[in-house]
Amino acid sequence: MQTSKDAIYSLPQQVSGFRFDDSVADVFPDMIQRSVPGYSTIVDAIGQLAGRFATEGSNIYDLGCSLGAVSLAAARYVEAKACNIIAVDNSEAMAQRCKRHVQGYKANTPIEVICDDLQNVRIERASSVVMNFTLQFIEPDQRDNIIKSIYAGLAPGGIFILSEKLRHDSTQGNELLIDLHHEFKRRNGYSELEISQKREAIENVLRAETFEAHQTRLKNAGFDEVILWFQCFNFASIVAIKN
Ligand SMILES: C[S@@+](CC[C@H](N)C(=O)[O-])C[C@H]1O[C@@H](n2cnc3c(N)ncnc32)[C@H](O)[C@@H]1O
Ligand SMILES: O=C(O)C(=O)C[C@]1(C(=O)O)C=C[C@@H](O)C=C1
Repeated sequence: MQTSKDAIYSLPQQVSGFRFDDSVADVFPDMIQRSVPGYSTIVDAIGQLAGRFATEGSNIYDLGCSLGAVSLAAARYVEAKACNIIAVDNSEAMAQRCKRHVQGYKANTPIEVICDDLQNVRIERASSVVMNFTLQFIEPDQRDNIIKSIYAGLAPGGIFILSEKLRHDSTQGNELLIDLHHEFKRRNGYSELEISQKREAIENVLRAETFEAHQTRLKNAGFDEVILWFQCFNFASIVAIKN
């Protein structure tokens, strides 16, 4: 895929709330790579997990798929027969580009791209459901119901992979992790202005919770195992298993 450099916050501006619009979709691969520590490692490992847990005839859901990185990783690893990958995003800008992006990809497992709110998509016969940095953008009071319907739609033995930016439960710990993340962004070429304007843009849009809050929600929904399999600074990925 052609990737342009993210310079959205490089000039001083009246910062408005972050949206997944055309300007973000155009630079998204560069933005997420330079903003999320371990992004490529996480995406590839999610593909491996989807492959490992896939069963014949099952569905794999990529909720908040953006340009389809997770769906494409899953398609590379899934060997079970007659599986379907369902990629969902409610941003027109993302879903349109995602459709074009997956079209050229020839794999045994087809990828269907749906432009809709993920809450309108019924989860059924799922071996894996993935939310890779998506739940954090959804209203906190809607999160319990989303996780419950994912649990209900997973087949026994299925997994839910949840990657999120985390808030640490102490002020000191939280500030340290935020500082380390900002240093990561600086090292990836973002200026102080870009870092502070982006922080302002996502402030009321990305509502991070603690690991404990996610763990409690997953356990309450019925998941038997909740495993933190990746963390770098304030970015983490969890795999929850339904036995
Ligand atoms: C940080 S991006 C996800 C990155 C992507 N999963 C990846 O691995 O490259 C978050 C995505 O979630 C989508 N999103 C946010 N709320 C959504 C909702 N309610 N329904 C569907 N998609 C949603 C956004 O449009 C955006 O593309
Ligand atoms: O850029 C940041 O500071 C972030 O929090 C990273 C983050 C994310 O976690 O989704 C925020 C918005 C963009 O989608 C890309 C990355």
